[in-house]
Amino acid sequence: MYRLTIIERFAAAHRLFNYQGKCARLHGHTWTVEVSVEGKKLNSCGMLIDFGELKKMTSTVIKELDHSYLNDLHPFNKLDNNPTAENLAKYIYHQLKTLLPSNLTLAEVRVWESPDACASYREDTGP
Ligand SMILES: Nc1nc2c(c(=O)[nH]1)N=C([C@H](O)[C@H](O)COP(=O)(O)OP(=O)(O)OP(=O)(O)O)CN2
Ligand SMILES: [Zn+2]
Repeated sequence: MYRLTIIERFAAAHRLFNYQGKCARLHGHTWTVEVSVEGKKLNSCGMLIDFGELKKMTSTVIKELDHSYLNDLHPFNKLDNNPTAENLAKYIYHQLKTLLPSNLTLAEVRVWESPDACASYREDTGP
């Protein structure tokens, strides 16, 4: 099994509702999005997928978020779906999954809010 990981970034503003602390106020981050895919079979070039292609697909998803006010965008415009790193990772995961070729499994999406804090999302494949 092979696993590839690429990184893309986007910048946006947000605030957290139902949160006691400074993050309840409007502020921004440059989020780092780490995408990992897995698969068994390499192409004739010895690649699972070209890093560039995977970056392009990720960029297609995150360009909708880039330079936005996340709280205005679906699905973060609901008070019970704050644009946290957790909810962003889940959202990016499900959007990206629809774009991936069938020979690849989306293993995990990890969203770093700062260099020392991240949340990841993957599908539960257990029993
Ligand atoms: N589990 C989560 N916790 C927090 C999230 C999150 O998405 N998931 N988000 C925030 C805020 O967005 C906040 O902006 C982050 O603030 P903080 O952790 O204080 O980080 P800073 O970059 O401001 O760094 P410090 O220098 O440590 O203050 C909060 N929690
Ligand atoms: Zn924040």
